[in-house]
Amino acid sequence: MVDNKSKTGPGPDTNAVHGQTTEAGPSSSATSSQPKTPSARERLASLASHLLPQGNTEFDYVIVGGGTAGAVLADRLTQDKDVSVAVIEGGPSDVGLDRVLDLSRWLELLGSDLDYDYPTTEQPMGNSHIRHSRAKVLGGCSSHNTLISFRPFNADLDLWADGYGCPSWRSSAIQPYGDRLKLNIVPVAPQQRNQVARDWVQACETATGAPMIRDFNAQIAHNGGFQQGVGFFNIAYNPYDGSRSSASVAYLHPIMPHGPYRRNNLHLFLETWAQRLTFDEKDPQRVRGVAVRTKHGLEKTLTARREVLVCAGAVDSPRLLLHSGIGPKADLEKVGLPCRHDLPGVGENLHDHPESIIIWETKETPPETVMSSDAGLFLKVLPDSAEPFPMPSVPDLMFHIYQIPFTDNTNRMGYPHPDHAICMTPNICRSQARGKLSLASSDPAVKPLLNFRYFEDKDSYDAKILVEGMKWARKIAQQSPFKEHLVREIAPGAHIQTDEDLSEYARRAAHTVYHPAGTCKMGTPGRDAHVVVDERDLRVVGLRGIRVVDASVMPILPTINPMLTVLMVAERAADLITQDAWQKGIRRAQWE
Ligand SMILES: Cc1cc2nc3c(=O)[nH]c(=O)nc-3n(C[C@H](O)[C@H](O)[C@H](O)COP(=O)(O)OP(=O)(O)OC[C@H]3O[C@@H](n4cnc5c(N)ncnc54)[C@H](O)[C@@H]3O)c2cc1C
Repeated sequence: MVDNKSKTGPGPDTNAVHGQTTEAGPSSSATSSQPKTPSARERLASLASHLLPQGNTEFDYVIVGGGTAGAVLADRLTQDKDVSVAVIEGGPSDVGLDRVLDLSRWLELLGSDLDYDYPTTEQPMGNSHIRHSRAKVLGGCSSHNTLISFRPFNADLDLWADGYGCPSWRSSAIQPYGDRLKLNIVPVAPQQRNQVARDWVQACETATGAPMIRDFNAQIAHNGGFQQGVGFFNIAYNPYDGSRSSASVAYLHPIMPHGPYRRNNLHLFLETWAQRLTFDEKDPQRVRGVAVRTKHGLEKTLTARREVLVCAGAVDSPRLLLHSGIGPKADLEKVGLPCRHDLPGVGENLHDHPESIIIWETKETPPETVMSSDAGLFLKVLPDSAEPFPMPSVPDLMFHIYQIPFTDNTNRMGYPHPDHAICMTPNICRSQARGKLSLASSDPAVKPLLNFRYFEDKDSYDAKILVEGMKWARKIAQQSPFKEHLVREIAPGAHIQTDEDLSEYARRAAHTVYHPAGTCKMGTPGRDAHVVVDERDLRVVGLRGIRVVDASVMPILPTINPMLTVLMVAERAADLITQDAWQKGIRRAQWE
């Protein structure tokens, strides 16, 4: 049993440090095109600003979470210099943090001081030891992750539209937002493609018949997707120095105090934790602001003249709503929180891309790589009828290949840790398991309970996909010249052969691709009792002055790694919010 209640985790006591702001003060260099080294005076000003400003606590928009989605909104909304935006971010700035900015060091961040590190509850059918890494730093998980960058398939967005009651998210409307993204997204540079991965790609092609794809995103942009394919990933990075092109680097750095295009209307409250939302004194349905706590325990309320935009991610967005009394009434009362707005869907629909692992010892580890997981394979292994919404011509199984030993789960099961290894990690593109996030306590510092119900889906679809994946992995391992790199299969080992045994191993050794989503699901209000935000505008159903914009709004994860989809959701949200403001301006309507 995993202890979920013992640690206070990401709340104020352990995480928020200075309650500092990095406020963009008045500057003469707002339009300079050259980045400049901060002067001693600027460094002093920056230090002095490491306190919450006493006077300035009212802004047009207050964004909770300067992560992947929050960075996009902060940039897009401050393009209008007359609009003021506050960003409340639990972690520190990533500027100058080499361990964050150097993509190859991503593994150092897992479980570090920059990780909220959420455990799961006991998983009777799966692995109860999975830790969900969530980044506590500007840029959020895009400052933490491997930056594998896939646009969503057309079929993924059309499934949101036709299967999940989100007609305004059809691919024809949403794909153009992929062209706007500011990240530097390129296929892995040839000089960083190591020989094991090159031979693996070739082995996959030979063993499975999946065609080699040279640029996955070009294929998606031109053809809407593909059914099978193998190749090196598109990654958001600078191939010349291996540095990240995260949401923070691409959207925030240029407009931050020391960036070339600093914006005085952007106010960053770093290492500051959003405790709960506050409501209008006269109007209980109108969210007014956010009560925050700094690392040093300073408490303040930031007020939004227009709207609060919750971008705290799939774990912390529903968590914040629940601590504000927005959620399933019975659950709130169970932990002693008064229910302000009964919304049964908050925290429901928790899901992920679960994966398993098959490990081979190798003779050596070639050094060339971007971040040790540079290539992938997509296959279609089960009939369309296996899914509730059939997805013809879309893969249902994805593999990453790790060119390093990734043995956290297999060590615990007693398998050895080789010095050199490759790991194939089959994952489920559209998992059918649905879990729930709930509160363990009314104390906002206590980590929430994450019950993914891994492998509890009724037809064992998820386990069947992984069994197929393990079998394909072994066929791939038999192909020359790839097989010449291998010494022996470490896990699960040659004695595990039947579907039953493969399933048992795959579930016990299961891990996550770190893609939790869906906990503030969007949809058509009234059509589904678990809809949390209205698909038309991302507003929280039944409330005013609040929208949710991040991975939590996805009704179902896209087939592929979701970061670009999150960024596209945020780009569209920025359009919705600004259009709404313009219309109000034209009608001279008040922000009630
Ligand atoms: C290790 C890892 C590897 C991954 N690899 C990939 C990959 O290669 N490709 C891919 O597509 N996806 C990948 N993902 C998933 C992807 O990064 C996420 O789905 C996506 O970044 C989520 O964006 P978000 O805006 O929803 O949340 P986040 O980016 O997590 O942003 C949430 C932000 O809110 C802040 N916050 C939360 N609560 C509060 C609060 N109460 N007060 C103040 N601030 C708060 C957090 O500090 C954080 O900065 C990976 C994720 C991880 C963790």
